[in-house]
Amino acid sequence: MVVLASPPAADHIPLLRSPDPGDYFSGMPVIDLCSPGAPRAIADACERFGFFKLVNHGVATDAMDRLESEAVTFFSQPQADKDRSGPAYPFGYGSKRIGLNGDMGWLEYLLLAVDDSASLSGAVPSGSAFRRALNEYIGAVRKVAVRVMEAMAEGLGIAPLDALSKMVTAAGSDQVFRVNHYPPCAALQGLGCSATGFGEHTDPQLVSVLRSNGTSGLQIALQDGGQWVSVPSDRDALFVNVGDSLQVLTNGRFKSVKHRVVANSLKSRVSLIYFGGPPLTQRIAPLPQLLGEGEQSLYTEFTWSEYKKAAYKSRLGDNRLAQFQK
Ligand SMILES: C=C1C[C@]23C[C@@]1(O)CC[C@H]2[C@@]12CC[C@H](O)[C@@](C)(C(=O)O1)[C@H]2[C@@H]3C(=O)O
Ligand SMILES: O=C(O)CCC(=O)C(=O)O
Ligand SMILES: [Fe+2]
Repeated sequence: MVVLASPPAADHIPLLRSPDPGDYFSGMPVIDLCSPGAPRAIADACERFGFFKLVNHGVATDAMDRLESEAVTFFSQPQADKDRSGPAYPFGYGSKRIGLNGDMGWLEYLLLAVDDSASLSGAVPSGSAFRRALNEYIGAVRKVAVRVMEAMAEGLGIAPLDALSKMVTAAGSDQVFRVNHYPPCAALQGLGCSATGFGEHTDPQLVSVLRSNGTSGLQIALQDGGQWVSVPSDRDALFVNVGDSLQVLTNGRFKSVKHRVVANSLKSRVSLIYFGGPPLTQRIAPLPQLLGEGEQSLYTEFTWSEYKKAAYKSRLGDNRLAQFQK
């Protein structure tokens, strides 16, 4: 990462080299969720990259567009009105500060809790068009997450089919939804550097399912060598990434992918992300069906509650799994 002297508009926000066209990820797995080969292709992508693009996913374009448009309306309000939906922790509106330990990014966001029936609590008024759009989209994207996790189990050759997905459908599962808005960072235009939108990190949960408005900025680190590549944006597709807990459940077979967002100098980016986490009491350890003869767990055992607590004490870029590695 290049950290340069910050211009006034991006005070305290680390700068990154601006992506160039050669950074585009040419090997991106694109998976049709309805194709017969999807389970194997999904498992393969999770083993190689911890990341893939999902098409033919079944979430209605209307539902995605409605939520995007409501989010844009929300973020267009005067700052004082948005602040009334804050603070971000535990849930609500936040700006620039990410987490509680000093991380900063060129973004504003809503962090929301999803309940068992895929509807929201807090921050966005119930009965509002925004809340309706959120509930509709979250209901649909959660179903996609469940189908993807069933396909993962099938692709890994393990039974039952819901061995993974039941952790996000169980009563008390810890699901989070996030709406991120990265305004254009015009002050940096032409300087060859960009503001960090969302600094490099892995997601602590099992899976994350992301949809963006078609503005680029998301980058992933390739597993071999850690080179950063830009994910070509596609507003009709969903992007799925493996989180730390799924890496542990598969004893390292699936890779929790490091990713980040580079703010665009010209266009704003809006992203909608569903994070599928298990109930707080869920034990996170390799599934016995996946351990070969004599194969030991690579990790000391923990519960999701323990992992989450440790994660929220860490900085964004920390390797959170390191303390649980044997
Ligand atoms: C710096 C932090 C922000 C984060 C909590 C943490 O302490 C470390 C993990 C971060 C992350 C990344 C994925 C999701 O965006 C998120 C909501 C999560 O569950 O873990 C964020 C946390 C956050 O923004 O509060
Ligand atoms: O906003 C994005 O595109 C990705 C953000 C992200 O990785 C996160 O919120 O965990
Ligand atoms: Fe993330």
